Amino acid sequence: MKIFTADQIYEADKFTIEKQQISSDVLMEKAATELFKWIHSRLQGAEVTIQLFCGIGNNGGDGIALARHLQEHGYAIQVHVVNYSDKRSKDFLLNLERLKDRKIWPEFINHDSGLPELSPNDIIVDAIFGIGLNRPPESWVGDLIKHINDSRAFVLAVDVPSGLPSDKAPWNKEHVVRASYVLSFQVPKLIFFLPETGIYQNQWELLDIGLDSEFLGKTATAYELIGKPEVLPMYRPRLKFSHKGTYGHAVIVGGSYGKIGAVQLASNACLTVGSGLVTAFVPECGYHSLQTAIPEIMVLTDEEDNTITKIDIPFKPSVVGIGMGMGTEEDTVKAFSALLKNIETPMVIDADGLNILAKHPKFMKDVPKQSVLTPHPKELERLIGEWEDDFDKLEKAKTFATKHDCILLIKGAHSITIYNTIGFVNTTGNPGMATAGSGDVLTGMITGLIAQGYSSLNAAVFGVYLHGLAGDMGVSHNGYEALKASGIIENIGKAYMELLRPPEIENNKEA
Ligand SMILES: NC(=O)C1=CN([C@@H]2O[C@H](COP(=O)(O)OP(=O)(O)OC[C@H]3O[C@@H](n4cnc5c(N)ncnc54)[C@H](O)[C@@H]3O)[C@@H](O)[C@H]2O)[C@H](O)CC1
Ligand SMILES: [K+]
Repeated sequence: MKIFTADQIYEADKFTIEKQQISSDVLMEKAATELFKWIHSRLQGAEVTIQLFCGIGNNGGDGIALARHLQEHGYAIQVHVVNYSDKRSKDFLLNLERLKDRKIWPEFINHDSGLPELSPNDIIVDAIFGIGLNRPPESWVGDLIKHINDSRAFVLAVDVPSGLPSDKAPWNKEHVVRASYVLSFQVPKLIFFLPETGIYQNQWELLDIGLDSEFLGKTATAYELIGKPEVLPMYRPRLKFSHKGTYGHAVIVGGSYGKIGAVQLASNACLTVGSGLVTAFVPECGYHSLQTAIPEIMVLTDEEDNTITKIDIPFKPSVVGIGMGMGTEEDTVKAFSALLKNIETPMVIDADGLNILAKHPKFMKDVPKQSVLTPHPKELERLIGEWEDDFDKLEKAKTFATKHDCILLIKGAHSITIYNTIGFVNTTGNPGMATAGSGDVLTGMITGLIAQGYSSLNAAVFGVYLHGLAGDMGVSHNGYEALKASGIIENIGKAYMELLRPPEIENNKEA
């Protein structure tokens, strides 16, 4: 599903209005009707006070129009107009008149008004600012937002939490509505998925307001949300007349004394995701534990006991996954650099592989094209430098990925795979996966997918989705805390089955 910018949404509005020959207030009315239907289906006329805070732009207009629907259906409402500007939008004014026609008189809040009384039992509708916010809210509006946040009431935000600009971090973290739920129009917004801005909402849902599907379909976007419909076509089915050679020979390089487990996890994940053959390359000290733990893999060892000093692979691997638990000893750096010079197949580079690249930027020119780099935030910072905010981070990541023709997978709650100028935002996974070795499993999975013939980009996008899904299945029985990296591997098979489960079965289950 595409993620549109605010400008693109305004264009979609304009296009829809022209094509359908409608006036703009028809879209606002559709938005308000959908908001009302959502609320009404849950509240069923409950006797709760709904406090609507409405700005003076179109987000506020949505709130005012919603108030009318709520009142018509007997809900107890209080409407507050947050009067932060005299530039009221046309459709806001139209809906304000409609409200007054029904003898509903909003309370106008100005810079010198007191703060309204709110109860934790109220439901608050936040329609102060939408995607049009383009400068910091004045301090009295910020104080009102803080007051809403302090109320402990359920806060339903219209389109976006008020106070969040759509292309930068908020100016003041306290002056952003913390929404219990966001009902957003038609398309997901990038702010829902970034660490700095995603914290302002617990849940979000899209409401269809009838924006033109032709426009949405043909418009290219810089970000895409990756769910089942996006990854399913990437799946490469196993062939009847295939053999283990069909699915490649992956090599996993890493480990040092006390960190052989990282290679074990990566190799096991690589095999479990479907690589035909897997060879692990580790310091001598890892030989016995690996051979014992995973009989299905082959093991090559370095001459040295405790660290990697020379990476000799006596065959042409389909792909190399490297870096987990490897350390950054001088000899290891030399061995890594020599491997980069000799290898042509794409690599999946993680952990200490990334740390070495960050310390020796000149090595980047030897990294095979179409390699996948899988940094967590600290490793990313070492690679691309500091950033101002999450949006700046993404731009810097795109510049880096384009310059080096690599795929940069930024790990996090919503991992984002960057390739050229596009970012693919993952939707699976959970906080239980913030656990030791989870990244080693992901590296192994992506390596195993490339071995089977997935393109590097598809392997990264598909791999991160499947990794998250396996983690979701892992926590479904035991909860977040008890999930271990090996538990993610144990659920890779179930994740494949969940992904491939035909929709008919889903329907039957619901029936
Ligand atoms: N296609 C859709 O998704 C539709 C969305 N709708 C709703 O419209 C808003 C966007 O409306 P807009 O009027 O453009 O912006 P806001 O209501 O967010 O804006 C504020 C308004 O005030 C000005 N402004 C910006 N920042 C400040 C500030 N800090 N202080 C004072 N004033 C400020 C700005 O210039 C705007 O004019 C969208 O989110 C949806 O809720 C439509 O109802 C239907 C179609
Ligand atoms: K809002």
